[in-house]
Amino acid sequence: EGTRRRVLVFRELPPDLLAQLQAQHEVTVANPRVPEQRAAFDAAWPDAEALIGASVSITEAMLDRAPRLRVISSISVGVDNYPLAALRARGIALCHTPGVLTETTADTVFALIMASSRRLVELALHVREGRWQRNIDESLFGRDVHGKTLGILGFGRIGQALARRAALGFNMPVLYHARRAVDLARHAPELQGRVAHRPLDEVLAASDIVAAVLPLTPATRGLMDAAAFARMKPGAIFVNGARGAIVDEAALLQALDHGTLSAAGLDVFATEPLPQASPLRTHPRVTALPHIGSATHETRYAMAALATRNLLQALAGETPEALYTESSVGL
Ligand SMILES: O=C(O)C(=O)[C@@H](O)[C@H](O)[C@H](O)CO
Repeated sequence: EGTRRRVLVFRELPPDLLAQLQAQHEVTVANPRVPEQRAAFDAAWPDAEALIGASVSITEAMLDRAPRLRVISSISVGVDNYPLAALRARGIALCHTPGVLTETTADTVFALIMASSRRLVELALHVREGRWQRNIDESLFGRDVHGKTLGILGFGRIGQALARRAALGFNMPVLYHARRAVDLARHAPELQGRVAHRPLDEVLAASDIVAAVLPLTPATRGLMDAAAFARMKPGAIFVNGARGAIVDEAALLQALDHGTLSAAGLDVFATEPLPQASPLRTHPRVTALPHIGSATHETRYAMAALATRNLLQALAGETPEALYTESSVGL
């Protein structure tokens, strides 16, 4: 019987996983984004030895108020909600959930490519709102996806899974931008000869569709700015399945209204939930989704299960299955 540690769960867990934690540790469940639970979160915070959850930005100032904190287990692959340098300085372990959401997130991004190219949401509303009175004409036509050149920003697990869908399923030439070329023979032999590593400018200029699936870091913040959009092909489509802060949203709107883009598919935004007043919410050529990248029953359970294992392993003094290290993020 190990030492019972104080665990703060800041996002709801499936009951069976919560029970696993409660069997071994003192568990408080409190989501600070739920107003009624805020006080309980603040009360539990100072004594917390371990955290498990997602979608809450943890700051260095908060760490100063949690002197006993030893491990954070994030129910996400992205770690941009955490002050990495401050965690390292305090020897606080950070775990995340890579791999288990790769295929689901690639599905979501490809769905956004399809929806924004073929105007699926707009045309589904056309029918639902009773406006389908006669055969549609070219004013409602979309653009083909098969055979078009896809530019992928970020070529880690999710980027490679997206490339498989595009190159093998839709006969799309794929170009990718990443910090370094991927050893395809080792990591993705099925993509050899079908994808090519290119500088960002070339990917932007040569692609009919550009999809962002890279982590938010100081190097990628604001990557898609006015200059980047201006380099894209006239009529191109931009899809973001990564993080909102990678995009300058004002520049994106400009590119949609006065520039190169014919449409955009967005699952992530600078502010989430997307503010009601945001022009991106109602823009006729934007397909906007509420950050559903990994939001399936199967994958969210798998993420919570991996995060629970990570936490129990860390608190037992073992090496967690998915400890976050600089090299664990995609390329
Ligand atoms: O894993 C990630 O990085 C995601 O973006 C999603 O899968 C998470 O659900 C989201 O981060 C939870 O807030």
